[in-house]
Amino acid sequence: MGTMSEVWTNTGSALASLVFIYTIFERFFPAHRLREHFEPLAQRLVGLVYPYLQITFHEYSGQRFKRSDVYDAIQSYLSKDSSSRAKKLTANRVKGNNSIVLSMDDHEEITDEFEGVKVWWQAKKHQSESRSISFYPKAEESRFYMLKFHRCDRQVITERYLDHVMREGKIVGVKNRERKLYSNNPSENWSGYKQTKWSHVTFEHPATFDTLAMEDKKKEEIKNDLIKFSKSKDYYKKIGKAWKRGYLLFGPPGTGKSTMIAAMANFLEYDVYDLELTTVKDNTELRRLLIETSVKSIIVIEDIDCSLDLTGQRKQKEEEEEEDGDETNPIEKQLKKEKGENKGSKVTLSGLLNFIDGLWSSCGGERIIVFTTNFIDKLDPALIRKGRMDKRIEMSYCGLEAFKLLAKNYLDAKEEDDSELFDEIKRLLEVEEIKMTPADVGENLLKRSEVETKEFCLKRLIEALKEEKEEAKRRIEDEEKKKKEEEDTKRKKREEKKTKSEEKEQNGIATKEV
Ligand SMILES: Nc1ncnc2c1ncn2[C@@H]1O[C@H](COP(=O)(O)OP(=O)(O)OP(=O)(O)O)[C@@H](O)[C@H]1O
Ligand SMILES: [Mg+2]
Repeated sequence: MGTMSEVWTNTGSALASLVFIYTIFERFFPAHRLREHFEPLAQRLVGLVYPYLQITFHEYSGQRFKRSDVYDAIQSYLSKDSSSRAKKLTANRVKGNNSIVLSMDDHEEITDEFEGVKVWWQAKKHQSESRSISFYPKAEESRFYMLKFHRCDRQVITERYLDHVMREGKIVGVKNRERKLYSNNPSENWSGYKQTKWSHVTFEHPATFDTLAMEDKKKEEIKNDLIKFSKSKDYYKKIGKAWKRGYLLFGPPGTGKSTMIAAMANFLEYDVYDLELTTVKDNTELRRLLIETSVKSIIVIEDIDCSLDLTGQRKQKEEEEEEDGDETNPIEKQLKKEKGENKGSKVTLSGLLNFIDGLWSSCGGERIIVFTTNFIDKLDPALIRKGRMDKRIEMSYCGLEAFKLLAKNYLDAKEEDDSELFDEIKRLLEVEEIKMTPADVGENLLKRSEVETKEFCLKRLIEALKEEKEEAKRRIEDEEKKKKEEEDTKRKKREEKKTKSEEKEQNGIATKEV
């Protein structure tokens, strides 16, 4: 027993002495100081014998803890084949995309080969000891990738391999990502650390070029134009133009302008920025919004003729002069004036043109800008001249080809099965030239219940087309009647004016004679 307690006492005092010595040592040679002195030296020594170089890519960079694009690209690049090489994987499901994206887990290592050079990638995690409170989620846990390669391959890696990783990574990233539909917020919401110039929801519009009813030839032309654009990075660089393309979609309501934009976005796998111009206060705000848009995106300005007075000063003045001369109702005039003043937005035509043409559209990569309008004649020619709007697309009433596609998509109906009904519709559309929008045609073809058969829906469309014909006839008659009435009132006014001035003249002569 005595020996046991002796052992305990001796161990205790030995431990106490050790702690004492360590405390004294720490006091005179603090650990971090030691590290500070010895680490560079140690690294130099290691460098002499260790033949590899390492590059670190952090997940967050910059002062604002912005997620690094480079890190994202590397993650995407490595996700491409890490599933077959890494032993530990993490699975992420990209929303809106059914597939699961696998990437290597923390502390995993995989190898890659490029031009015969072997490299090692490691996913690492650094746990900071700081206990500081942070606004950013898990700021004290930082992840990074470490790239290791042989010293003699430095040139290949820095000059070509990293470029290759970025390029490939971005392509994979675009494929995996969840596409978004952005809309701009009023500038009151722009402050704070979480700047929210744009709010977004997942873009899940089902429209594609296959579901879009229009002539095949026109559709193919647009698709080819889009493909050509998306592959012309080098061409645009060569000719010194910003890599962007402007489309102007015009046509009556319900002809598929918005649907076409969705089809374009789905075709190119781009994000969509729906820019509501009426909430943009001035040109500076417009510029700031554009800067925040990402590459591979479609910027949409719908109903451009209604969004703002973009018709320019020239036309406005002309209209004002016309109004003054016209002696319109003063209340109406006042209302119009107030409406103009209350618009609240000072985005001008020239601001918008700069936005399309200028520097701002060239910061970054490919962008498509789409304008839509119901009235092309209302737009200022400067806005729609060639070069600004690279392509004008007219969305028009439903033709035979468009009808056939809708019938196939909505009802699985084919010409050979229902030739009689198809012939009748063909006659109504092509001979009688009845104008109906694809939206209305679709509405009539849509099966609203199980009892509604294919024939029922086709017949309903025929009835609707006939009604439309009658309606159009009535509209024309009404318009002619209205026009005639207006002309009559104008003529009457002119005659009244004339008789009044004649009376005045006669009165004048009479007074003179007196
Ligand atoms: N060409 C088309 N092909 C297929 N569906 C169409 C077409 N045009 C219209 N539609 C259908 O009609 C609906 C309305 O169309 P859309 O909103 O694209 O018209 P729009 O031209 O943008 O009208 P607006 O000028 O009022 O904005 C869509 O939901 C779509 O289902
Ligand atoms: Mg629309």
